Order: sequence, then C-alpha cells, then structure tokens
Amino acid sequence: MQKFLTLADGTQWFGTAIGDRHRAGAGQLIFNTGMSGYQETITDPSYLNQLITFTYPLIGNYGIDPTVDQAKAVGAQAIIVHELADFSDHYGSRETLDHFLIAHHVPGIAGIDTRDVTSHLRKFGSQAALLTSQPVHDFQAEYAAIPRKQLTTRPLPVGLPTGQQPKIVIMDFGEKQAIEDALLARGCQVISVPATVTFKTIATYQPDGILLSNGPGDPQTYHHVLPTIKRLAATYPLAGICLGHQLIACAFGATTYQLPFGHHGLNHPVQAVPSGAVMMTAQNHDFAVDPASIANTPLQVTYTELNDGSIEGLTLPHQKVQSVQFHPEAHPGPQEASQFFDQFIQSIQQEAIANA
Ligand SMILES: NC(=O)CC[C@H](N)C(=O)O
Repeated sequence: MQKFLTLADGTQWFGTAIGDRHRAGAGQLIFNTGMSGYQETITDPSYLNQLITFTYPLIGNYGIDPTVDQAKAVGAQAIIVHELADFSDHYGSRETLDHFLIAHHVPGIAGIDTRDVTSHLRKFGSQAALLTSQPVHDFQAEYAAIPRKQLTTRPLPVGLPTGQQPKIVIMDFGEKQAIEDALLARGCQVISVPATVTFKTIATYQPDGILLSNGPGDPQTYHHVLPTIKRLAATYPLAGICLGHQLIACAFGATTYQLPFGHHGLNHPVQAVPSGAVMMTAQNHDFAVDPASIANTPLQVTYTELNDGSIEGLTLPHQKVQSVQFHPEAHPGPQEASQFFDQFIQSIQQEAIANA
C-alpha cells in the first residue's frame, strides 16, 4: 500500500505504508539522528503532533521492549523510515515495531531516502507535512482536516508517599518516565502533578524540591504558568529539563526562539561554563533560550552547545535554580549528563542544612 509524504513547500516523497496503514498524519516534520532508541523517541511526549524522520537507515531491528516506553500513549503523528525491520531480534522484545505502531494507531512510511528528507529540512528548515494514502491536492485544507493529538496528563498525584527523602514534585508538562526513574534511583520520593496545578496545591505536598519536566510545543504558549514558576523558584530548590529549562528562563525575563531544524539526536556535544568540560548529550528540542535576552536577567549560562553555540544550561547564582536544555535522563542516549540529578539533590540537601 502506497503512502505519500508531502511538505508545505510542495516537496513530495512516496513509499510503503507501515504502522496504522489507513491513518493519515499531519504536523511538523523533524528528523532524529539517533542510531538507537527509536522506542523511547516515539514514546517521548515532547514529539506531540510531530512527524519523526529517522536518519538511521534500519529501524525496528531489536523490536519493542514494554519496559522502556517513556509514556503510555504515542503523541507523534507518524514515523518516516528508510527500512522497517520486520524482525525483532532481542531477548527483551515482545513485539515488532510495526505491531506496536498499529496498536498505538500511528501511521508511517518506509522506503524513503531519509537522508534526502533530512538534507531538505536542514536546507529549508523544519516545516508542516502530511502523510497520506493519496496524493495531496489541497495541502492547507487537508492539513487542517487531520485531527491533532492531545497530551494525556496523568491524574493527581502520581507517586505514593514512601517516606523517602528528598521529596520532589515534578510538574508534568509531558514528562518522560526516565526523569522520574532517575530520581527514584537516587532514593527520592517523587510526586508527579499536572502542570496546571497551583502553587498552593504543590505546597500541600511539602516538597523539598521542584522539577519542571520536558514537554511539547512552543514555550511561548506556556506564559500562564510563569508566575507559578517564579513563586516556586523563590520558595524551593528548582530544576528544569528541556521545556522546563525554557520556562524557567522565561519566568525570569528571557525569551526563546525557534531553531532552524531543532536538535533531535543522541550525540550533541555541550560544554560546561566555566570548566570547559565537554559532555555528549541526548537532545530533543525545536526552541532555545535567546542569548541576547538573558543580558538583563539574573540568569547565568552553565552549558553551551558546541555545534551552534546555543544555550544548553542556566542557573540563578543566588537561588537554588538550575536547568538544562539537554536530557540528562537520556533514554535514549548517553548517560554522562546524569550528574544533573545529583547536583539537584545536593542543592536540596544544602538548602535543608541552611534552613535547619
Ligand atoms: N523535549 C522538550 O521538552 C522540548 C521543549 C520544547 N517543546 C522545544 O521543542 O524546544
């Protein structure tokens, strides 16, 4: 069964339908350069309503392991691959990627020269795209007609009182499971709450620290939550990852801008300021904090991206606030940035001693 990938600029590729064969997809087309971790990528809620092109040519070859999903639902609109493996050679695999996509009602297309798609996006920027079973005749009308997905927020609260310390509340903007797991693995009690909760609701949990999670979309659309973030920063040790990082920056007066084609991959080098140490990081973002906008704020840069100089980390020196644009929880990707969680817990412990 044929499938058509059509961009807003009229460029078109056609290939073979995979996944939910009869479903169409519509959204922003991006490319991910990761050589592994396709399941964690597809289940990352930050890809909500995006079409994911995998540059690595063979996708699906180690199947699907139910223990590595980053969320229960799949927010991505579609996947675009060169070759879809119809086998799943891995001891942890319980099904093929094709079956997983069908079960999650996710369409896809195989047989695409994903290098060609990627060079097009690198040259002209990420853009709107359609995945359809017929050639597109009216892009705008067809694009508008395809339903977009909503984030599936989890009910209040997720996480049971365990008496573990420190107690961390995660504001869930589309949280990856690995963030929660990284804190639990360090002995924390973790309570995950929808990002719509008030400061007062968070205070009832008597947290020792707050973490703002990753999440989809343009950070400029979250202005309603900035006053709560500012108040949280003045009251608790605060950390942010990816979208959480951007929202902390905006809460303190910075602004964000859209990158030409985002950073979506597992080998993005970031350099620490001022040590100069370099780490390879997993990244998945289309926006970044504008360096010019932090000049008149108390924010200080802690990490920069070595590929394009963009900001990858911020701190507030006189408050226990730290945030990173990259994904220290990995899943997928390299684990070397996980020290971020240790530093956050250390700042909570220092705060507790200072307030004792
Ligand atoms: N992974 C994320 O949190 C992404 C943050 C934001 N939606 C961006 O695309 O830049």
